[in-house]
Amino acid sequence: MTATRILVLNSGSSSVKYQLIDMADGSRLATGLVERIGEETSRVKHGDRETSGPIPDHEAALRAVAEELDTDGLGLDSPELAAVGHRVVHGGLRFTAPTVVDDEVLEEIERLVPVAPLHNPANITGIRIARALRPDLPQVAVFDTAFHTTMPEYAARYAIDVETADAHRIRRYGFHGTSHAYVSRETAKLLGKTPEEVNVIVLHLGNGASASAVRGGVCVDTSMGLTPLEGLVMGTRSGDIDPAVVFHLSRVAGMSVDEIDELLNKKSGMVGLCGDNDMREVVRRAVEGDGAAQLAFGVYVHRLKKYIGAYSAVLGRVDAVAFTAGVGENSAPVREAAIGGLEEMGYAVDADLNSVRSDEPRLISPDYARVAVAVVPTDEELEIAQQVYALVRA
Ligand SMILES: Nc1ncnc2c1ncn2[C@@H]1O[C@H](COP(=O)(O)OP(=O)(O)O)[C@@H](O)[C@H]1O
Ligand SMILES: CC(=O)OP(=O)(O)O
Ligand SMILES: [Mg+2]
Repeated sequence: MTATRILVLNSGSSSVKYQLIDMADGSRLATGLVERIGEETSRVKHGDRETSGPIPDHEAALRAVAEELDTDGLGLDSPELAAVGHRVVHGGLRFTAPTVVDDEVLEEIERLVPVAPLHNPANITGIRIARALRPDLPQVAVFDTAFHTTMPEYAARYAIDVETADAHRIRRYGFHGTSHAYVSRETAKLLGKTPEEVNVIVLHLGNGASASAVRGGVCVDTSMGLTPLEGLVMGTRSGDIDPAVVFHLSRVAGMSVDEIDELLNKKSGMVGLCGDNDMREVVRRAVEGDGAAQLAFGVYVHRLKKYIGAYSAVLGRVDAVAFTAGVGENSAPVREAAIGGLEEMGYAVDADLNSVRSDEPRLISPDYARVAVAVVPTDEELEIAQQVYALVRA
């Protein structure tokens, strides 16, 4: 029997998404999600089965995933399993392609924890647990940063002293690369073109959020930087701020570096502005006239618009802008507000098309618009599975 199944673990800062995919026919044998890890009521959703209860950390979450798979006879001991694919958020300068994890690779991923403190530890836990359960199986890391390694040096560099930057590997890496790669290709497909023929702005708007400019299938700029903190306004992260805010908080407010880190990563963004990080809740409150929610929505959309403008300039010619991830795929008000007012630049959204709910890639711009506006569901797990399968089969 040839092993054709890939288990994909996508560990986020507070969730684990997973899929078991049979690459022989593309069938999804299991799909699930553990969310609100570390909160009082975590939720495990495995296909149609749903349970809730406390899941204190990623280790417990991954053990719950293994149990769910076991219950269905699809556990890690299955001989049909070819490999486990792990989303790893930060790959630094070294990892530009999917990589089989050995002790030395794991050490390097660990060394990158300071630049992805919310993510790499969870990814490492996933690798450790899967490896302990099936030591003989290839564990393959697929890096969020990989797709962005094509950025030109002038987009990747910060304008700070070169020696200092180089000594500490300070540069813009970019994240969500698996999603930006997948969605930019799917957008080309939706337009009936090859990736090489089109320039696309991808807006990955989940809990973490980032934009990218993709020219002919190649990433030329992205909004996240050294860490996943830069750029767009996110659920709990500030995105772009004047770096002097940090000095000010230290010198004038007397905060420690760790406190400032926590403030900007976990208590800012939509949560900081209005107390809610779920866009559904923010929009509901804003519609009811809640001032804080209206302001938070305004700040979120204003930042998004600025990046659409910036990447229109970077690309020169834009064929499509694609909305993806939790907010991008589901929030018609965000899409409408972000594109509204950009008609002179060739962007427009058709209200009826925008209000359609669907899991399929689709256009939401009117025929006359010069630039296609699209909603393209991301599929990081499928993209990871394909990259992993290509590697282990080779
Ligand atoms: N129906 C919806 N309408 C608006 N926003 C939604 C909807 N469903 C999910 N979201 C938003 O998507 C976010 C999660 O997106 P997701 O891509 O799953 O994020 P992550 O992978 O970072 O956990 C939620 O926090 C919420 O703000
Ligand atoms: C890199 C990043 O921000 O990932 P996520 O959106 O899963 O938190
Ligand atoms: Mg995500």
